Amino acid sequence: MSQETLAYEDALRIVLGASTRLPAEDCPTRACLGRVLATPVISDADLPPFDNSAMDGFALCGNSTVPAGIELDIEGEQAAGDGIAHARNGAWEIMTGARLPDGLDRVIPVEQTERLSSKRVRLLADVETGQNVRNAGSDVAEGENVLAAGTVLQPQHLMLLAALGVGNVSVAERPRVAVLCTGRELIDDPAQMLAPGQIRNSNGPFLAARLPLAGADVVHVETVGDDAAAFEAALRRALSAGAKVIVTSGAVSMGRYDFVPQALERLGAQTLFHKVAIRPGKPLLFAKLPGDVLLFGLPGNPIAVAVGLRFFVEPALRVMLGLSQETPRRVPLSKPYSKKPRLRFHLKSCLHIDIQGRLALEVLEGQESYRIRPLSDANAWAVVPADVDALPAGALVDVHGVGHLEFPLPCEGIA
Ligand SMILES: Nc1nc2c(c(=O)[nH]1)N[C@H]1C(S)=C(S)[C@@H](COP(=O)(O)OP(=O)(O)OC[C@H]3O[C@@H](n4cnc5c(N)ncnc54)[C@H](O)[C@@H]3O)O[C@H]1N2
Ligand code: MOO
Repeated sequence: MSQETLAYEDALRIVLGASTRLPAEDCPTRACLGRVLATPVISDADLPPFDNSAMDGFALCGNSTVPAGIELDIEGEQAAGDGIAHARNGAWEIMTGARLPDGLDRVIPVEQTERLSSKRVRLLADVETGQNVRNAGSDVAEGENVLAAGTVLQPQHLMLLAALGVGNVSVAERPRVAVLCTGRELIDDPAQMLAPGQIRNSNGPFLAARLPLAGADVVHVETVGDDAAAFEAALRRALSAGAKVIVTSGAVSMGRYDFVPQALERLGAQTLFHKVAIRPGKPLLFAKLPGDVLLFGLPGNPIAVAVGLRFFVEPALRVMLGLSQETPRRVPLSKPYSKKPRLRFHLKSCLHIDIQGRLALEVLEGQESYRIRPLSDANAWAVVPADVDALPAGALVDVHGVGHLEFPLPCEGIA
């Protein structure tokens, strides 16, 4: 194990090197929301599947412009859902979405016509070839690569898959993750009164809520006191639940009850690093348990937990899900910012659109790692590297979304 405090970049390299891509599995399309595509989807159909009308009106044909004033016989009627029809020379009354009768190549909207009788219509406007026709394959052509591997499936992708009749997709398995919170001060039950010295467990619910948004399957959640034996027993339960990643909170710092490092040693774990040059979350520990299970020992302060999840656990999940690493966006600071050198800072921040319509990043007040209120106001993380100590207003900073699969929607209306 590395004894000295590691630079973030070196620690991340170790995490990424210890993470392996998970196999793919088949998933019914109706259940694949939020999953990551393991193989691309190639369309085996045209969309639309046939030439059809974009308007309620009359379908007709011609060699060039069909001029206003012309009168035509009405040969038939074609509604959405009707099958193949063969046209001769006249006009067909047609509805939006109806298959174009063979031989016809344009549609005039009903409001640009005058019905002379049940069998005769006059055109009130010129009609060009292809006008108001939605051609087969004009949206998606058969054989087209419509969704790339690595796409995180959203409702708009499900719309496309449904339209193409794709019933199953190949997706990355979801990493199985367990959450263990340590601390005898922690109370889980909101109905329980707090005794002096006790606090409510907020890291556990945060991790259990955020991990599924990060693509993981939370298989076990448990709170244990400051007792190494109870922690070891909880770890074993997490492993029997099939966890491949274990995220713990607390007990990794310098205190008398910070037992996680020793407990891991007893379990035969290999600690790959302990302490990273970051704020918050410096005492973060990363270990590998027998069976290649990854353990992230996140320092207990709530913002250290949020940063550990976002900047260590999530990059590992990306490898497991077959996603490439993120590139931060660069956004100008709305105000000057200064910090201590030598540590990389992760800052609760708000991405705004100013009144000129420009993006700007505000570093929120209250960056201490016990303050959870500003995190609930934040819609982004800003990262200031270890070697930078002061940035003027307007300087570009690296911005990350609150989760690796979510980029912030900027707030409105900030001057
Ligand atoms: N002498 C030193 N003391 C501390 C150092 C240090 O370098 N030298 N580092 C500080 C830093 S930075 C952090 S971060 C914390 C990390 O400590 P631990 O990982 O050992 O965490 P705990 O002591 O168990 O808890 C810290 C803090 O967080 C609260 N906590 C813990 N779990 C939860 C939870 N599930 N929900 C809400 N809040 C939680 C806990 O009550 C403590 O207040 O160490 C510093 N000390
Ligand atoms: O890392 Mo600690 O969270 O700075 O307080």
